Amino acid sequence: MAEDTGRFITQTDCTLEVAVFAPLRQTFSYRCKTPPPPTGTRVRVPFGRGHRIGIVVGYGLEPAGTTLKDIDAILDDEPLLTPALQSLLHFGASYYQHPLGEVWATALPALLCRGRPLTSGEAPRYACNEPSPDAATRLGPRQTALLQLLREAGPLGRQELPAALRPALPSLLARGWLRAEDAPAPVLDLQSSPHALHPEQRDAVTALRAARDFSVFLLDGVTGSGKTEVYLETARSHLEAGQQVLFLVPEIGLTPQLLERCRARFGSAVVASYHSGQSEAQRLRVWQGARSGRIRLIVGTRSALFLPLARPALIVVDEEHDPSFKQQSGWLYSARDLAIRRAQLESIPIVLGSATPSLESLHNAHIGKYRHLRLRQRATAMNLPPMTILPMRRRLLQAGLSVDLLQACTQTLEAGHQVLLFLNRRGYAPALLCHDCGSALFCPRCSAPMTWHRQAGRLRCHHCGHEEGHPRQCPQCASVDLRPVGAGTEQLEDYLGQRFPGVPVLRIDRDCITQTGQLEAVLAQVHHSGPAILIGTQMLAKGHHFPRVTLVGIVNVDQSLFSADFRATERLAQTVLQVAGRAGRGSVPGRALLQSHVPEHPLLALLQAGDYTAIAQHLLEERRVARLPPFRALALLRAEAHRLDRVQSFLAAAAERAPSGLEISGPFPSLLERRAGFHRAELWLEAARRSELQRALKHWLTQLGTRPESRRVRWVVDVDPLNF
Ligand SMILES: Nc1ncnc2c1ncn2[C@@H]1O[C@H](COP(=O)(O)OP(=O)(O)OP(=O)(O)O)[C@@H](O)[C@H]1O
Ligand SMILES: [Zn+2]
Repeated sequence: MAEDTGRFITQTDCTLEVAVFAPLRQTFSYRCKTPPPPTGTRVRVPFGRGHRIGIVVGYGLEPAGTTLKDIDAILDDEPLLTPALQSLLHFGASYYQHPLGEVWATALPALLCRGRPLTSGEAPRYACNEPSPDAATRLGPRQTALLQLLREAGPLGRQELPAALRPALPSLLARGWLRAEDAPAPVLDLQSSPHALHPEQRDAVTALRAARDFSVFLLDGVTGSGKTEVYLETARSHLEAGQQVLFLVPEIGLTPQLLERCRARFGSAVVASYHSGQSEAQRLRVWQGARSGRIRLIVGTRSALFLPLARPALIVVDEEHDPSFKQQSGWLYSARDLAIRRAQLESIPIVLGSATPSLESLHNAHIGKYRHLRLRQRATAMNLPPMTILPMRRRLLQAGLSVDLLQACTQTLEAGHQVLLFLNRRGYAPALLCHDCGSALFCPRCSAPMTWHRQAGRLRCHHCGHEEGHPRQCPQCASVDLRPVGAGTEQLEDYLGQRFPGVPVLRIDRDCITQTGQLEAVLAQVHHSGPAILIGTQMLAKGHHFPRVTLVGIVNVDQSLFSADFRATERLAQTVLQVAGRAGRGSVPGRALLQSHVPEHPLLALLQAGDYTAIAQHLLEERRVARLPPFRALALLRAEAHRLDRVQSFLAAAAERAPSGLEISGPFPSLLERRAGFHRAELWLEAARRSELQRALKHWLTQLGTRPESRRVRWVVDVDPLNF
């Protein structure tokens, strides 16, 4: 008899419900002749003409009149995940309307999905057995040497043995001369904070340490206010008590400094990172270490949320406002939101931290769902940098930079400091325009112009990856006068290199940082450099500490002010304040300059005051009036196909059959109407509450999937969408 996560299974109801690792909406039933394995166990099952691996997710009775196939094999002696984590995956599949098998496959290391046996993942150490089994046996020279080494040195792991002696291990183990034993648990090396915490930091740590059960904290602290210090001090007390801490960050490549800080504070043997840049074997090792409890603190990206933890005590979500926490393909989950659910299922506290919290989280703090902890001042003596708007209308611009901004650069460099220029546009120019007929060169597969990359000599589409060489002439009028319009980071780099000869100009964007380690190298160069100019996209804005940067220039904000995406202004405010927060973090005060063609825009006045709380209040009020999230629950039904009429008829049919309780609008063309040859459109589905949205979506989608229109389009539901 086996035990389910919640109930006992009897011998008579031994039909297994299996979610196979495939994008299929339903689960499959199999017969199991042996006592049924618990849920969360892997099984191999016959599937189509072959076999698949899947997870036991439930039990049922064998339906009358049908014969089910038998499972091939049970792959595990125990469930891979605890009941709490299993529940999290079931919740995540149903909340985001995604197939359960694929949810499991996203959550597990790839090697486990392919059937790699579950082990503790720890390399054993070898020790001599005393007394030796058969002293009369004659041993070879290698065996004798190995025994002698282990007698003298004590137990050693395979890696610690000289390579020449390793082949002697199997025979000595088989004959009882040696035994394998578990390696001792790695030791914590706890250091307390090098700083005396400020009163607000201390209060936050006290509140966080006191929390034992589920509760959500919003740590809302200005840039450089010492939030990380608060996380680390809270984590320390949990680690001391023998427990584990999960630390989620938006992008691991951008936080080597954080990992370093954790290792220095808690001991490198107990701290690990987990992210998609690691090899499959590395990921499996961390997964096993977290599950066994040997690894005590994990710094990881989205997928780290699903790491099994033997003794979880705290989850930290740093930069909680960052949209990277939402997965953009496959299972469209939000790691931040599921982290909250996980904390609830594990009955532990969770802290969401940011200098610019998302409107959702602020709203939850306002209505008392989250506890609001605030750090209002920078931890160092430096104030937040003042922000000034530079008008661009009728000004002479060079590579998109006004005379005022260039003058400020000169002053900063002459004073021996560094400048950071933020421009969220890769490439040389965002479009090539025909000077005779005015038409832009569009991607043949998307409804967007291609970006000119001058260094590579290529026109590239940033939406679908299509690229081509520089055309000889305008495809519309055959003119040869094609000119780049607008400025990207490449153009800034070119221009500033000429304008400030002898000053290092360092560009940081996805075109020049392509490998892990490259970013660290450039950042190290920044730290050791004298006067320098840094140019960067979003990549540069996140969490970095540049003590010598005293001037931040934000080259252009106007695009976001007039975007059709209702989150654009929230993102703009977050980005501007985060980027500005890179200035003046050392011993010299900093300032931030913001270029705009519409300096009178009300949002810019608020930004200039630098008060995120006021901005958020203003934006929340706008959302409330417009009945948008977080005041309403929203999901999108997106569809795409090569033929626009198919997209339209699918969405129209869907809208017609929509269940009551949902407010439906559309179909609307997507912001990018055509991508990679597909026409795209969407329905907006709204309800007063998320739970209502859930209930309505479930039945409707099952029905939709069976309609003939649904087979002619690619469609997906995006619950709590972040990108449009
Ligand atoms: N109590 C303190 N006294 C002095 N210095 C401190 C204190 N707390 C933190 N610091 C220092 O202030 C700097 C910023 O701290 P930290 O990185 O923790 O801030 P943060 O709020 O996480 O920053 P950001 O949001 O900009 O990433 C660090 O160099 C840190 O060592
Ligand atoms: Zn394209």
